[in-house]
Amino acid sequence: MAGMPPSTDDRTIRVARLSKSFGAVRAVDDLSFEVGPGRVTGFLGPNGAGKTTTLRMLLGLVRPTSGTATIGGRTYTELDRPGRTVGAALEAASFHPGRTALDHLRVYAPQVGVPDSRASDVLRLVGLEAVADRRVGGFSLGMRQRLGLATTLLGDPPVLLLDEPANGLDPEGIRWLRVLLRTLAAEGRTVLVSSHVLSEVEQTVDDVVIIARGRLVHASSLGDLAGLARPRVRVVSPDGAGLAALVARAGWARAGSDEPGVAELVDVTTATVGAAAFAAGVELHELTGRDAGLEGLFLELVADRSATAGPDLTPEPGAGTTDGTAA
Ligand SMILES: Nc1ncnc2c1ncn2[C@@H]1O[C@H](COP(=O)(O)OP(=O)(O)OP(=O)(O)O)[C@@H](O)[C@H]1O
Repeated sequence: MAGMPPSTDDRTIRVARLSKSFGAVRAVDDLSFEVGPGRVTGFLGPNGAGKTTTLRMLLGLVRPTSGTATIGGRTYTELDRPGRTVGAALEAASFHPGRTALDHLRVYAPQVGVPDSRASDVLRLVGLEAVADRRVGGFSLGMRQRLGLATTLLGDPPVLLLDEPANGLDPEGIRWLRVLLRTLAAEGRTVLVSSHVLSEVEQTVDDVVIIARGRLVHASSLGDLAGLARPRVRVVSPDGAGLAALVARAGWARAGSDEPGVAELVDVTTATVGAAAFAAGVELHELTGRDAGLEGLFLELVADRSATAGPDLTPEPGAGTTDGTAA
C-alpha cells in the first residue's frame, strides 16, 4: 500500500461509466466509483438498484453494455490468477447437498490453485470446523453463508466481493461477520459488501457507495454520510402568525410547507427554538426534536426522485420518521 496511488493499486476496484441494459431495463446506468484497500465498503441500494448486476460485471459474468469494471486496472478475465485475486460470494451460492463442508471446499481448492489443506484452514476461519464432516444439505442459511464465505477465502484473495453476506445470519452471526470483515480489511484487503439496508452494515463499513435505479446517489466515508443527517425540530403554536414571524426572523430552514401554527425546521435545536420563542413571547404547545438517523437519510437518498436531482438532501414532509424515533 505504501505510497501507491489508489487507482494503480492491485486491490482497487474501479467502476467507470458502467452501464448494463437488459432489453428495456437499464439495470446499471453510467455508474462510476472506486473502492480502495484496507477498508470495508458498503455497496448499498434498494432491491433492484443494480448491485448484483454490477458485481457480476466485476466478475466477468455479465458483459457491460458500456463502460468498465476493473480490479487493479484489469477486467476479471484479464487477471492472471483470478481465484487468488478476487474472492466473491454472490447471492444464492449453490452447494451440492450430499457433500460435506470439507469436501465442498476440497472440490474448489484445485480450481483456485491452493492445496487441500487450505480447506480446513478456511473452515476454521469461518467457525465451521466442528461441522466439517456434516453434509451441507442439512445446513441452516447462516451456516451456508459461512460456507460461502469460506469458499470465498480459499485463495486468500486481496479483494473480496460479498453480496448480502449478512442474509440469514442471526444477531450473533452478524456480530461475528462484522469482526471477520474488519479483520480482513485490517489485513489490507479490499472488502466490498452489498446490502439493501444501511442499518445492517452500519457498524461494519468505513465507506459507503449508494446506488438507486442503477445510478450513483452518494459515495463517501460513513462519517461524511452521517454528517448529512440533519436534525429536525417540530414546533406547534396556537399563535400561527407569531410562529411564522419568529421563523422568518431567525432565518431557520423549513423542511416543507407547513400548516398554520406548525413549523418543521431543520438544522436547529429545540433549545435554540425554545429560547427564541420564549424571548419573543410566542406560546408553544409542542417542541419536539427528531434525528432522522442514518437509515432515514439513506431512505431519503434512494427515494424515487428525478434522476437529475442527485443527492439533494432537502427533507421532504414525512421523511425521516421511519427509524422509530419520536415524532
Ligand atoms: N438477467 C437479467 N435479465 C433481465 N433483467 C435483469 C437481469 N438481471 C437483473 N435484471 C434487472 O436489473 C435490475 C437490477 O437488478 P439487480 O439484481 O442488479 O439489483 P440488486 O440491486 O442486486 O437488487 P437485489 O437487492 O434485489 O438483489 C432489476 O430491475 C432486475 O430485474
